[in-house]
Parts: sequence; structure tokens; C-alpha cells
Amino acid sequence: MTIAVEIDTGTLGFPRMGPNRELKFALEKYWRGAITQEQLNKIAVDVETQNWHTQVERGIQRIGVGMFSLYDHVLDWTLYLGCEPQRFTKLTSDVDRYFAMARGLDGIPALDMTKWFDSNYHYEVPELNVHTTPKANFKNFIDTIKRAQSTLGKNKAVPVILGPLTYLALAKYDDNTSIASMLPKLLPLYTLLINQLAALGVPEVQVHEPSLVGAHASKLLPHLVSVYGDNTTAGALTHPNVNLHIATYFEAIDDDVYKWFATSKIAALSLDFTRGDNLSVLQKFGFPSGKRLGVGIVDGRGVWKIAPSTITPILSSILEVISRNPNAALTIQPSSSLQHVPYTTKAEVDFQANLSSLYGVLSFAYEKLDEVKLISNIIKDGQLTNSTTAFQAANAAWATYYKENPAKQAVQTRVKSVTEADLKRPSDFATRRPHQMKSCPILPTTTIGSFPQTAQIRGLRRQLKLGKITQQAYEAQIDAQIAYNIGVQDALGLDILVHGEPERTDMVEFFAEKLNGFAFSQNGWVQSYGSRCVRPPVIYADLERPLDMTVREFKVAQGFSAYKPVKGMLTGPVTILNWSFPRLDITRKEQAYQLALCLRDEVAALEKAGCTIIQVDEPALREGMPLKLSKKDAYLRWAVDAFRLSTAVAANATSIHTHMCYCEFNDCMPSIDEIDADVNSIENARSGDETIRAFKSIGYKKDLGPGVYDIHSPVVPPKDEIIAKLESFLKLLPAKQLVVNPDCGLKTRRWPETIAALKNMVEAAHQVRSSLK
Ligand code: MET
Ligand SMILES: [Zn+2]
Repeated sequence: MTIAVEIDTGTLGFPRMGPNRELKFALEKYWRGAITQEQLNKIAVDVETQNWHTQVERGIQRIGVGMFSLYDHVLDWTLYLGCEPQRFTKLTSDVDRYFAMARGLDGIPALDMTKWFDSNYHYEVPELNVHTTPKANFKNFIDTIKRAQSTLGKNKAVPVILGPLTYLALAKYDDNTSIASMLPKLLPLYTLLINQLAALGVPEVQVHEPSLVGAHASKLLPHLVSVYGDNTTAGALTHPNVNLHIATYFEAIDDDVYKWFATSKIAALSLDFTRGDNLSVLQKFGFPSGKRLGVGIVDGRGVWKIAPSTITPILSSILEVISRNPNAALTIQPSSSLQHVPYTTKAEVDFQANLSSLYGVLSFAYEKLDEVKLISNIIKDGQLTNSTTAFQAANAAWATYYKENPAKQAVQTRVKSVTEADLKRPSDFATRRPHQMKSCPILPTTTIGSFPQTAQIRGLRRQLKLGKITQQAYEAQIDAQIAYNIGVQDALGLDILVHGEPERTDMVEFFAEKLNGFAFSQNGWVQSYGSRCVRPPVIYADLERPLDMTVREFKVAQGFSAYKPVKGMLTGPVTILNWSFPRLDITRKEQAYQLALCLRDEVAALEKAGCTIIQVDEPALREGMPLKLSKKDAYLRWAVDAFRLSTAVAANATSIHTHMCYCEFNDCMPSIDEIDADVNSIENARSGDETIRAFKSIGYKKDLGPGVYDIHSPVVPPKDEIIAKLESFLKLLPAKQLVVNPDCGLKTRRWPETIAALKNMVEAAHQVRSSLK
């Protein structure tokens, strides 16, 4: 097919940390006072400029600029829009206010942080209330755009604005404030900004409105016209000389939003063709005349090379719709900002040498730019078929990958043979509970798993990795640490002990390293929040557990304690999956089940080793939830089943605990009950009794350990405060249902405050216990 439509290439954002995490290190130096603000800015500008050059060199014609950030792009807009909460306004310097909002200061708590849609990136939640008085503060943004224009030229430098609807949808409000009450205050600022950009000769602005795809879309619909106008009226962002390009991603756009777009004066719309069914929307409504479609076909969230057999049919269908109209144009682009993927596979020399079949099918930000260019050329040349020579390299890489990493029949068969019975404990909670935790008193005290990780332990692990110490020497030191951890807990009088996780850097990486089918990049860092980067493991083959993973440390720990049970400690299947880069050739459910079967065998092995209490952590259960409400139930079904598959093998007398943290669970409470854990030790420190009330409201009958203090703060909680908490819990929950624990692991804390806090916790529990008698 020869194509009459105009085609070019674009991006919606790029990684921000620098190819070698230059910005991360600069930020941390700046916070330590080791470099000045000027030095920090220089490094940031260098990274950003290099990002721009890379995109030009790789053939990108419309480069999204302005989403680069020193900490977080939502926080940037809080500053640009003057929406800082009052507690920060006494800080007069922008930079001080900015980092104070991000990280807090003594006595001034930071903004809340939460997940950016269903990604693992966290943004700083805007706090809007009756005192919020938006005030334009666009100088930094405008300066960036000027810099970009002089580096890239006015046509290539496309300013990216965080759209007002998404900004407001992501915020939290007091009782007297809402999206509707804030919008009129923000819109004049956006108008001002568009005018300033127009004055710079900006031909087009990319307005990011990802909230138009999620559960909130219908809430935003009534405001579209006041912001963006329609076919007759102008909106706040309408300007005669500036084209508006609305970018959405992570899911399919709402039908109603699309219909509005089709008749509006918006010049371009970006849709994600890697997640959600945007193709159906397009086919259903056609594509309007005279507009441009941003075709998000290169996955901005995954690390995989394009698969020609997947993308060709989608692209052909898009072209078919588009070509019905002679005036349409296309921009080929990544599906979202590339901030969710690492910089380049070229840094992965280990993969090149030892896992070349995987290396061949990986694609990070630089490689994704090449794919964008390649696809646009193929379409321009009218060569779009699976087998076009231009796709030869990709096809060959995938063929090699499948040949070298074939399906493991035993794993797949086992997943397929899972039955309902495998998901069920031998008896229900009421029957099994009397057989569990028999040595424990009422209000048993415990912790969430990890104990402080000292520099010495981290150094030890580094030495092991570098081959400077033997496995034996390493284990001896780990065991000494376990002995110490057990001794401390015993002395404090805790009832259920943990080994303290000294052998784990990270709760997902540790298990991924022990399973076959995971690969670990050397430089595959992605930003999690601020300067914090993570290197998610890559699932590249069917998953198997060749050996026990935690049994040795459990036995060592239990060996140091004659009378008290040591709790086994595992990370749940859904969390391992959600914090990894999953495969795309099998479903997430299948991968969760494969993981669940590995964990199921570990639960059985722990039981066999004498473990009677096993905790399976699922802090990321909630965050894998789909953005569309209609997909939520299906996700929760398999997520819950994967947890049950991991744990249902346990005998009645084994107490299965779980721990969840990091987010609001209010919208999936019934599922939390359905996982059928005997005890749920859940984060609760920030909200009062809300968590317990939510559990009560669904008729939760199992045991609950709502965190009695916040481990994120170094402050030692006074005994009286903990007593007051426990007493308030007991107003809602019978004592026999209550477990006493902090709200998360203690890994990031120091020993002195840990011991002091736990001492208070145990004493508080004792006191409340005796008052019950
Ligand atoms: C993010 S949840 C952490 C749970 C883990 N067991 C720990 O204590 O560190
Ligand atoms: Zn936690």
C-alpha cells in the first residue's frame, strides 16, 4: 500500500537520570551540601541537552521537551502553578521550597507520594485546599523551552505541558475544594502560559492528559470544553497560533473524550497502541479530517524490541482508517514517555556475552528511538509487512530468542493443571485457627521482616559479588547477624521472631536471583522517585525454583531460639511480577502462576523444616490494578488466586501471614479477604482507625496487624502513643483478632531507634494485655 498521509516521528519524554545516573549522584551531592545549586543545575542541563541531541541524532522530528525534572514532573507543575501548600510558603527560594515539598524539612512534612498511574514511578501528590492560591511561576519552564529552541530549532522542540485536568485529577483535596472549584483558578495561568509560548514562536504544544484514559475520565469530561474548547468555543488553552496536541497513554481513551476530540479544534491526539484497545475506538469512530494521530506503537513501558508480527496488523489497521481521509497525518512514537525504561542496551555487556539471545530482543530508550524511525520509514516506503526486509533483524532476533529459550514443558503443564482445589487451604479459617500460633499469647507481638541493614552487611554482599570473600565466609557473617537479630528480639520479648533478612538487598531481587528465568541488567536503571532508581529484573523464560530459597536462613534463625517461633519470610507472586519487567508473549496471569508454584514449593519446604508461621508479602498487590474499572475484577481474580496458589499448600496448623503497604486498599478490600491469609499485618500508621473500619465493613474475620507506628520516620514512638493506638483498635476489633506490629520492615532504620521503638511496642502490648485480664 502506498501511503498518502504525512508521516513523521516524535517522543513524549525521555529518561531523566542520565546514561550513568549523573543526575542522581548530583542530587545526592547537592542534598549533602557537597555541590552548589549552580553545579547541580549545570549537570541537569547537560543531561537534558544530551537527551535532546540523542533524539535528534536518531531521527526524531518532534521532541517532547519540558518533562525533564530535578525530582518529579508533577512537583514541577506544583511549583509552576504556585500551588505549594501553605506550610512551605515561608521558604522563599524556589529550589528550597521545591526540595522541601519533595523531601520534607524538620517539622515540615513532605508531600505524599504515590504511583503514577499503573507504573512504578511515584509522583508528589498536589495538596489543594481552600488556602491554595495559584500564581504563575513559569520562568524555569520558559527558560527550558528557549534553551530547547536554540538547541533543536522551533519545530523540533515541542513543549510538554502537564494538562490541567490531569494535574487536578492527581491532586488531593480538603472538604471544601474540588476539581471544579480549582479549575477556574488554574485556567488563567494556563492561558498566560500559552500566550508566553506563542510569543516564543512555538507552533505546537504537547499537553499530557493521561487521566483521560483512566477511571477518572468521566469525571473530567464536563471540563473539556472550558479547558480546550470545542468546534465553536475557545477554551483556556486555545490560541490562534499554537496547535494543541493532547497526549494520552497507558490505556484506551474514553469513547466520549474521543468523540469530543473529533469535533474539536485540537490539532493532534496521541494514543497508546500497546495498552488498551485504542484501535477499536479508531475503527469505531474513524479519524477526523485535518488532524494528526500520534501513534504510540513502540512500548514506552517495556524493555522488549518491537515484534513485527504484533505491530504490523495494528499499524495496517491504523493506516486503513487514516487513509480514508486524505488530510490526516501520523506521528510514529513511543507509547508514553521513555522515562520508564533504561537508557540503552549497549551498556549490557554481560547480556551480550552470556545471554545474547535475550540481548537481541531487548530495547531500551535509545533503541526505541531507532524503532520509531524504522517504523516510520517502513510506512513511508509502503513496505509494511511482517516480513519486510527492514524487519529482518527484529524477526531474526525473536526467532533466536524463542529457539534458545523454549517453553519449559514441565512448568507450563503444571500451570495448566492447577485446579480450584489447589487454591484452597485444607479447612476454613475458623477451623484451622485453633491449631495455629499456639505458643503465642493474646495480642502477640511481631515485626514485618527486615531489621536494620548496616553498611557492614551491604559491604559484605558487595565483597561476595566481587568474589573477594567465599560463600562460606559470607554465610558465616550473615548467620552472626541472624544470631544478633534473634537475640535482640528475644531480649525485647517479641513473641513471633524473624530472621531479619540480612541476606537480602531487595525483597524482589533476592527471589528473582534464586529462580531460573530471571535476568539482571547491569545498568538497567529506571527512576522510581526523586533520585531513587531501581533495576527491575527481567522475566525472560518460564520460571523454576531449582533449590530452596529461604530454608537455610530460617533453620539458622530457629536454631538460635528454643522457645519462640521464627516466621518464614517470602515475597508474594504478584509483587515479584509487578516489580519486574514481565514477558509479553505469555500473560501476566501465567507469569504470576509460575511464580506462585515456585513459592508454593518454598512454603512446603519451610513447613518441612519446621516453620509454623510463614509470611508472604504482597505490598504491590494493589498497584498492578488496571486503570479501567472494567478490567479490575479480572486482575484481582488472578492476583488473589496466585497468592492462594502460593500458600494453600500449608497445613491447617501453619499460620499464613501477609503484609501489604504503600497504598490505599479501600477499593480492593474484598480481594484482601479472599487471599485467605490467617493474619494481615498491614500498613496503617498514617491513617487513624480507617484501615480497621474498612476491614470491619467487609466482615473480615481473620487476624489483623494494623501497624502501630510509622517506620518511615526515625522518631521513636512513645509507649503511651502505642497504647492509645492499641486501645482504639480494640474498640473495633476483639483482642483475639489483633496482632501487634510496626507498619513495615525496619531495613531502612538504624539500630538504636529500632530497639527503642520495639521496646516501647512490646511494653505497650504487655500493658494492654494485662489490662484485658
Ligand atoms: C515493602 S514491604 C517490606 C516487607 C519485608 N518483609 C520487609 O520487612 O522489609
Ligand atoms: Zn511494607
